Amino acid sequence: MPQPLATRAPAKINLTLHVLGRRADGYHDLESLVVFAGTGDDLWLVPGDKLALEVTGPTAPLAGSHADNLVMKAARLLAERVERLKVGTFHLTKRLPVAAGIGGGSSDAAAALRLLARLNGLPLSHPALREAARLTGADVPVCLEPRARMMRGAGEEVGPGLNLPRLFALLVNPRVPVETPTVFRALGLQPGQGLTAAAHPTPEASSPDALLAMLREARNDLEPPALKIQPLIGEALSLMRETDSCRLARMSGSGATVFGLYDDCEAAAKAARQIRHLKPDWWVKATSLR
Ligand SMILES: C[C@](O)(CO)[C@H](O)COP(=O)(O)OP(=O)(O)OC[C@H]1O[C@@H](n2ccc(N)nc2=O)[C@H](O)[C@@H]1O
Ligand SMILES: Nc1ncnc2c1ncn2[C@@H]1O[C@H](COP(=O)(O)OP(=O)(O)OP(=O)(O)O)[C@@H](O)[C@H]1O
Repeated sequence: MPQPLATRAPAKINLTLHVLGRRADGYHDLESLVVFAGTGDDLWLVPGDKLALEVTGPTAPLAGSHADNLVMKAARLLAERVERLKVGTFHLTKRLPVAAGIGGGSSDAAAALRLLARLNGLPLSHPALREAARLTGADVPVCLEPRARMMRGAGEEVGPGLNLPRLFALLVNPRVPVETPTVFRALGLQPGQGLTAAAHPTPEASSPDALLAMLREARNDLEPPALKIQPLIGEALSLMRETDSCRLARMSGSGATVFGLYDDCEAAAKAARQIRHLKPDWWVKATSLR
């Protein structure tokens, strides 16, 4: 039996997300500070002759059919670009909420590409890998090497890794799916229409307080349209802002997951208890971000 290869697919959090306009191809130009959580899905690859996928875990039933799974899409796109690519059976343990603004499917797809790169001795900078990532979805390139970075364009421009201070966070999802295209559409921009918004502040790495001050100058432009589509996001934000010593609460990506930032892991864990008590059915996770 060949040795399985394993990797974590961490949740992606957009600490900021500025929409600069809508391109002629319909996609939106973004500027986003992206970080990754200590929580996520797990992916294994057992080398074998055929490409296959098994999905287990608490949110597996919500992740759609195997044929449409982004793990398979990414693997197929890579196999089309690399001759005699060694493949196998992926085993995905799905824990993250689905259609939640934390890039679950994108991070799984990027994890699949990392495992295939390892199995085939390909560097992560290999053009076929980069292209497979980009064609799988807008969030996949930034998830390929999961660490804090600025993401630009429609997601295809990924900046250098940033050494940000570790943040202590609470992630809350009211367990309602929110579809990304619906939220972008609700911005109401026409193809080719630009926005004249304030420039994105430069990510600040000198201390947690400096980073928080920078984050407060920025925003998530998808939050207002998402709140109209799914009012539970507003309720999640309000509950989070009422938890003891919450420093900042904001939505990630296109929602519905919201994150709160705290001074230490005890404060984040206490806030998790407060929200779980009020909303026992919601997904509530204290974690760190970097
Ligand atoms: C909102 C974010 O999660 C922020 O990181 C991403 O921009 C979305 O990334 P994603 O879910 O991987 O997006 P995709 O699956 O590639 O695209 C889904 C749909 O979202 C819209 N979309 C996505 C990315 C982007 N920059 N502009 C868009 O308008 C398009 O309608 C697209 O058809
Ligand atoms: N491995 C996967 N995990 C979750 N969803 C998947 C996966 N593969 C395909 N999907 C499909 O992708 C859609 C988006 O799910 P996902 O959890 O990636 O959204 P998201 O968290 O909003 O992502 P993003 O933040 O990148 O917009 C779902 O409708 C789901 O059926």
